Amino acid sequence: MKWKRSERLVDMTYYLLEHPHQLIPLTYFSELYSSAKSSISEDLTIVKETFEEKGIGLLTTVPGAAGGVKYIPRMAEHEVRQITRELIAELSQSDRLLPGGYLFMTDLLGNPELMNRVGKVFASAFGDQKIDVIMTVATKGISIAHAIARHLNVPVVVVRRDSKVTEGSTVSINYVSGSSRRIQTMVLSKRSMKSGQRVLITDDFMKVGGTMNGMKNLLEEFDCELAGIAVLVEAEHADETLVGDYYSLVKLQEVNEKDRTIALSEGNFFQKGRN
Ligand SMILES: O=P(O)(O)OC[C@H]1C[C@H](OP(=O)(O)OP(=O)(O)O)[C@H](O)[C@@H]1O
Repeated sequence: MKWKRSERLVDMTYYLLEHPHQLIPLTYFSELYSSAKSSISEDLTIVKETFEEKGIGLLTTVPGAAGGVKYIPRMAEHEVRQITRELIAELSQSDRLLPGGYLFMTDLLGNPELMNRVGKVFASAFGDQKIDVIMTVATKGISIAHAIARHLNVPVVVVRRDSKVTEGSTVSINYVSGSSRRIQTMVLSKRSMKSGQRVLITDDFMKVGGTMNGMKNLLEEFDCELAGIAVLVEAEHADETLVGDYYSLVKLQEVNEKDRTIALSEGNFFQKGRN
């Protein structure tokens, strides 16, 4: 089949978007389209310029025989602010109020289109760092973790709060979740991570940060390195957060159960200046 340039551009763009953070040799495209490498290079220059102009992402090129091209997802600041506005509008609805100052978020966490965009926001914030694994704790953090992992092309590990035979031999630690103010256990299969891996931890909600801190402690048991922390919603609270550096998209400032009002604002994402 002879491919016209317009057909090559559409097909290679689709392939690049489907394979983020993956080095693709130019020979892959030249063989697929039966085209000279020089034509493929011209095609990729057009894609690169359009991606960068439209804020879709970066196309980096690695020279040499083992080289190739890699699509790095990026999100423009105005897009991140739009997602934050949508999240605030949704989370402000008074029927989301739950006893104890919690918000019902499960519908948002189950919205694939929204989670895909949230995943791309955090993936673009960490796209220039070495990330080997995305870690979260069951249950509500799982959809965010998979969304980030898809855009960074890395695996997800899910920490459990109970031990299961199906996990094989495990490592466990105890921690205090500020949200529940009770000692809980985190359990992770020994097969989940290798020593020295760099891990991005994520979750849907962070109050005092006890859960995040528990996952940080778990990394130490695996001799892994914390690359960063990304939470969808952080809750304003009197105590000092148990974790230092983190990114949040939305901040829950105040919940008034009597008046059934919820005050939210942008999280610290923009002050961190990484998008
Ligand atoms: O910062 P902290 O004070 O520790 O609280 C944040 C925890 C609590 C809550 O999880 P749960 O609703 O307890 O559990 P699940 O995600 O399984 O619903 C939330 O999803 C975070 O994981």
